[in-house]
Amino acid sequence: MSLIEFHEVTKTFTTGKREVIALDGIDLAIEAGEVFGVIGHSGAGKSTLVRLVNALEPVTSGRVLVDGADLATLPERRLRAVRAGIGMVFQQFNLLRSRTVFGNVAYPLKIAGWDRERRRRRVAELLNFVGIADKAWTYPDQLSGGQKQRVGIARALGTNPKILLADESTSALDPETTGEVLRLLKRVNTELGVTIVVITHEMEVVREIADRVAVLENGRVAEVGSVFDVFSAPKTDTAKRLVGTVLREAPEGLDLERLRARHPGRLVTARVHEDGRLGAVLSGAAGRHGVRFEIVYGGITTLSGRSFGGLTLELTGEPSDVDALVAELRARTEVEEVA
Ligand SMILES: Nc1ncnc2c1ncn2[C@@H]1O[C@H](COP(=O)(O)OP(=O)(O)OP(=O)(O)O)[C@@H](O)[C@H]1O
Repeated sequence: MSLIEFHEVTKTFTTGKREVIALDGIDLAIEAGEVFGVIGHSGAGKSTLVRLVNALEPVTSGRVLVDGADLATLPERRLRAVRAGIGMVFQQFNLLRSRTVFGNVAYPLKIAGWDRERRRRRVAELLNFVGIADKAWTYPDQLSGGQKQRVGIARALGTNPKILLADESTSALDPETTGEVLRLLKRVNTELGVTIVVITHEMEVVREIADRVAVLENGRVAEVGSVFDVFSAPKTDTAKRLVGTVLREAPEGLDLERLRARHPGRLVTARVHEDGRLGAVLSGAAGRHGVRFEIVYGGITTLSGRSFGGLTLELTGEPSDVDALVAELRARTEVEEVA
């Protein structure tokens, strides 16, 4: 049994005479302890998917199970218990302006009936964990975006939820602050064991913290798999368009024209893999075949701790020697001619 399961879930909204199919037959399983990313273009159904997990919306058909319980069949009392086990973090932080940081984090605990002393201890613990203990008596308006989101995360963790739903939780932040908040979310996952579902249109977010990812397109799951597999070898056009922005492996358009103008030799793009040892193979083989090479485009990054990327090389030498070198490279990795 997975922690969150979608079985043939459909969700439609009717506004006037128009019917919008927001989710169209979703099958998905999210495991306890993982960080699961959901990506897709605007309107793909990401937010709707999240709203079904904490039963803010009912399904139109199909079943959503959280910890084995079918949300549609639960009586209100048990539904409240399921919701209490799910924290939410929002893009716009949704803090109460009239309350201090302490007051914001304490608020859900008060609603849950915790007494004053227990609230005080828990809030102190949470503010320490997210690194803003010194801001306890500050009001949200005096905080930076990153600090506000730390408060949002502390508030969401108050009652020790098993699941944290983060809907565009870093989309209002600059890149540096995004990194800090992502590292905090990762700690929430690894140190507290909270399962996190991250909804985002920012591929970097998924690349940095998710273990697995689902690509949504028009309310359907276009692709699902480990972040490494989906990002390094996307199968569907939607996934290719989305993750292609993370690392441009091969030159295109104007970049390509400019490269061509400067580099008359044969251009090939070689994929970099964890175990391909491209650099070592290239320098050894080029020497043996008497071919000169220059790296003219590309980049290497890591995905889930594994190297991945592509390098475009200009190869110059006798055509038969260059052929022999390319053949040797092909035995180790994928090599494409640059048109
Ligand atoms: N309450 C609602 N009433 C009517 N239509 C809705 C409602 N909520 C969502 N929709 C529609 O359902 C579809 C999916 O919306 P959803 O917000 O889930 O997409 P999204 O992937 O989260 O998009 P975004 O990234 O823009 O937030 C869209 O066509 C949207 O207009």
